[in-house]
Amino acid sequence: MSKPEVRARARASAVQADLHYQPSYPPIERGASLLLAWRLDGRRVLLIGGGAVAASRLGFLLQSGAHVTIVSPGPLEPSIAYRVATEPDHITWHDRSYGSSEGGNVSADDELPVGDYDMVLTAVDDVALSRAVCLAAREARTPVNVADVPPECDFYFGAQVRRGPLQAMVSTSGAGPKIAVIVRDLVADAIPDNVEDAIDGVGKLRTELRERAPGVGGELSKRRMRWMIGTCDAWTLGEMGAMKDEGVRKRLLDDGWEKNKVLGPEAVGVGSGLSARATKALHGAAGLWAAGAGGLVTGAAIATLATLYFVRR
Ligand SMILES: C[C@@]1(CC(=O)O)C2=NC(=C\c3[nH]c(c(CCC(=O)O)c3CC(=O)O)Cc3[nH]c(c(CC(=O)O)c3CCC(=O)O)/C=C3\N/C(=C\2)[C@@H](CCC(=O)O)[C@]3(C)CC(=O)O)/[C@H]1CCC(=O)O
Ligand SMILES: NC(=O)c1ccc[n+]([C@@H]2O[C@H](COP(=O)([O-])OP(=O)(O)OC[C@H]3O[C@@H](n4cnc5c(N)ncnc54)[C@H](O)[C@@H]3O)[C@@H](O)[C@H]2O)c1
Repeated sequence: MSKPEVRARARASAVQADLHYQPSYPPIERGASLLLAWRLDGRRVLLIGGGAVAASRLGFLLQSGAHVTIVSPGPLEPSIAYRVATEPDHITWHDRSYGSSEGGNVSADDELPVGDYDMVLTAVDDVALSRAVCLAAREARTPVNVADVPPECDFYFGAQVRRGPLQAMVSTSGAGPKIAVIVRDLVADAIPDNVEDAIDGVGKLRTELRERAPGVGGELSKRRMRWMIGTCDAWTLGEMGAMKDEGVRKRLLDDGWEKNKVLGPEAVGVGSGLSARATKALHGAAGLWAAGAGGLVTGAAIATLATLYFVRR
């Protein structure tokens, strides 16, 4: 055997050995969507339609800071008309139909081409127009959602809950939108009232920690993360609201961070005296919230996966 042949045989047997190795990783379940929090601040979105569904889309888009171009003949759904009047810097309304039609064929040819936008949404009761818009958007590689037509959606809207900066979305990967609504309501009920205070307090603590120990990456970043995780684990959500107090944060940073120690609430004069773990167990929803604000997103994802599992059975 020549040297290259020996090497090739050795490579092949190494690959074989790898294939026979069965690690205990969970199997991949296809059919899910990639859940993301899409940053649309200052981005351009084209919204075609001016009815109830467009109104719901518009509310979410404005919350995300997008600039929305609405194309729809009036009269608009009342809440859209109100936003058009009161949000002139964030909305441009074109009082007309979108697209053109020749010889009975609807086309997405328009003075406002879909490729000029970062996202395109249609919410119209016009199947041919929606399909034409979807094709044009895909040609231009602009993500598109056609309300209620899954094959023409690059992403779905889910059922959402918002509490200030906290956002959770439930999707059933298109299988049962009503179930998404039901699970969303369960998730909303499970979120403690004081979660906004906790996020506010922890957010301020993180900002001040970064001011004291600035920089990205490296050992410092790892140490900062370990300290934040340890601190959040040592406090209940209810107790974390006390971090809104500047004095509490200063004690945590001076006596904790600077001395390389994680301090519980009692150590800085806050709390019930119960250990964080015991209090969290009493609160019931411990697992979902244990990792603090960062874990909230994970919590939503867990809820979603649970939904997926439920729907598939
Ligand atoms: C969650 C929510 C978000 C939103 O739209 O903002 C949303 N649908 C909501 C409600 C809802 N929609 C429908 C019902 C009646 C019950 C029923 O039909 O089951 C209810 C229940 C109700 O109204 O309570 C009818 C419906 N919807 C779709 C089809 C077509 C099909 O499935 O083939 C049909 C049948 C039409 C027909 O029969 O003709 C398709 C989609 N609807 C989606 C999202 C996406 C998948 C979401 C996921 O991942 O699960 C997806 C794929 C595309 C999209 O539109 O993005 C919103 C809740 C808002 C809230 O309250 O927060
Ligand atoms: N995902 C959901 O939750 C959900 C719920 C209900 C309905 N839908 C679907 O969403 C679509 C819209 O529903 P709706 O209740 O808002 O309908 P709607 O009839 O209230 O509104 C349709 C809007 O589209 C406008 N329009 C029609 N043709 C147009 C064109 N060529 N260019 C621009 N605008 C045009 C109309 O002027 C109107 O403002 C429907 O197809 C419906 O099946 C989705």
